[in-house]
Amino acid sequence: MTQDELKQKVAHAALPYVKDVGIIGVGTGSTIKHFINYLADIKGEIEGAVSSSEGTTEHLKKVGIPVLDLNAVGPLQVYVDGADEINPLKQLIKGGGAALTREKIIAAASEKFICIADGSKRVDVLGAFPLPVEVIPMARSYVARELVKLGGQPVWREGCVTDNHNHILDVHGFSIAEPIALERTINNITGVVCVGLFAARPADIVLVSDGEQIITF
Ligand SMILES: O=C(CO)[C@H](O)[C@H](O)COP(=O)(O)O
Repeated sequence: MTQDELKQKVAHAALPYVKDVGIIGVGTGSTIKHFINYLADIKGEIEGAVSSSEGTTEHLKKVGIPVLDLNAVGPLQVYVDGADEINPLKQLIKGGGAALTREKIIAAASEKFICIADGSKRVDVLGAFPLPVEVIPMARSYVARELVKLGGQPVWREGCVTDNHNHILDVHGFSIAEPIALERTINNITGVVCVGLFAARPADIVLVSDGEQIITF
């Protein structure tokens, strides 16, 4: 199976988790694109979705699923999203698609965060995937220097402007032994909007497609 076929397979496996939940939080990325295509088949059963990015909003609308404002709905029962890396504690690196801030907001506002990914995303220790950090544009160089002091090698994702009109630094060289502590430390740097480390609020259920099987943990 190709990586894309594995993404499609795991996207399909997430469908039972969104049955009868009314309003769903929907993430961003190529795995989620498959998930939205499957949602389209059951759209009569879905009241609406809260979207984590402009790209996802466009896709949801295109398939006929109403997009709702998070401020107008209560806590969400279920949020489904992908990840760039997943450790055994269900802590994640996210933000490869630059949607980390809205993704983190929806994850925080959801009772259950279902993470779906192909098997290549599983790791023992987070950090081989460069850690995305969304920053206020004028703070980019300052934040980069602070990240160097923490042992990282930040690289500006040039040309990328987030949906919130900010910039992204991708931080190489971290082997993240203590994800919650690092998340807190980076959050405390002035000018950081969000770090793509989902550790204090990890996923609740992870579905991974590994060959023919779906592994759930
Ligand atoms: O965090 C994300 C976007 O900001 C995505 O969930 C992550 O990059 C995984 O993407 P894909 O499903 O394309 O592998």
